[in-house]
Amino acid sequence: MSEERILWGISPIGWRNDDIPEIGKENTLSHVLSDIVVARFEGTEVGGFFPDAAALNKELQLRNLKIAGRWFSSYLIRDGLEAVVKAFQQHCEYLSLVCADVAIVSEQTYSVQGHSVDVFSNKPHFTDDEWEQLCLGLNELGRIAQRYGLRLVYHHHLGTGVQTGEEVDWLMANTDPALVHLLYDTGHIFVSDGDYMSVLTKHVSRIKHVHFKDVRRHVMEQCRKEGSSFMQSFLRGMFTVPGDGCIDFTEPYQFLLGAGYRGWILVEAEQDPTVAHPLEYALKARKYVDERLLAVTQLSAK
Ligand SMILES: O=C1C[C@@H](O)[C@H](O)[C@@H](O)C1=O
Ligand SMILES: [Co+2]
Repeated sequence: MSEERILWGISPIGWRNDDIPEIGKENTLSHVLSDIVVARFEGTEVGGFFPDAAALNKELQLRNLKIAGRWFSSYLIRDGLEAVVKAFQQHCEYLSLVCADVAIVSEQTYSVQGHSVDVFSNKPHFTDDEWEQLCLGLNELGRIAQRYGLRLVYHHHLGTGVQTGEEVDWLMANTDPALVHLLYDTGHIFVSDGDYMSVLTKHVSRIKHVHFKDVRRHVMEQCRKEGSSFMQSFLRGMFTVPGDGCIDFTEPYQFLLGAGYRGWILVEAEQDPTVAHPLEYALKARKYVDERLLAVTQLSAK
C-alpha cells in the first residue's frame, strides 16, 4: 500500500482511451508500460485493454511498475445495488491480484459522458431518492472494497450526476467517511466549476487518490461555445498534461503536501494520441513535476 509517501504515476489514457477504444489501438501493453518507465513514473492505472492479472503482473515486474487502481462504472440508480455487487466483486478481485490500492467508482446512470450531446449543458441531476440510492449503494461497495484491502474512491466527472463542487459536497455529506473516499481530478472540477481549489480544501481529509489533468483554456472555451460533447472536447485537445495548460499545479500540490496527503498522484491527460505523442507528453509532464513541483518543495525544505 502507498501509505508512506506520494507515488507519481501516469494513466494509460494518453496512449489508449477506454471512452473511444479505437484510438491508439496500435499502442500495445508492452509499449505503454515501457514508455511509462522511460518517463520515470512509478505506476499506472489499469486500462480496458490490459490482460488478466497473471499476465499483467509479469509485465509489471519486468519493469518494476505498480498498479494504482482501475475505473468502475456503477449503475446503482439504474440497476440497483444487487445487480452491481457481483461485477464490483470481480473488479476488486482483479485489483487485489495486481496489488492495487484503490477501486475508482463513477456512477454512470444518466451520464452523457459517452453521448454525442453538449456536455456543457446536459449534465444529469439526481432526485432526492436517487441520491439516497447512490449513497447507500456506495457505502456498500466501499465495504466490499475494504474486504479486498482496497479503498473505494469516488470520481466526480463531467456529464454525470456528480460533477460540480456542490454535488461532491452532497456525496461526501451523505456517505460514510470510513467507506467512501474521494478521487480529486483537477481537470474535471476546473471545467465544471472554473475552480480547482474549493473541492480540495473542503474535502482533503476524504481525498485518497488524485488525478492531475490540465486544461487548455482556449480549447475549453471554444468547445463550450460550440456545445461539444465530452469525447469531441478531449479529441480537440481540451485536456493536456500538467504544465501545458492553464492550471497552476503548485497550488493543489502544496496544499496536498501541507495536509499530509499520502498516496498516488496520477498524471491523466486524454487527448488524441495521433496528435499528442504519448511519450513526448509523458516526458513533458515528468519535467514539470520534477522542476516545478518536486524541486521547489526540496528547496523550500532547506
Ligand atoms: O479518470 C478518468 C477515467 C476516464 O475513463 C474518464 O473519462 C476520464 O475523463 C477520467 O478522468
Ligand atoms: Co480522472
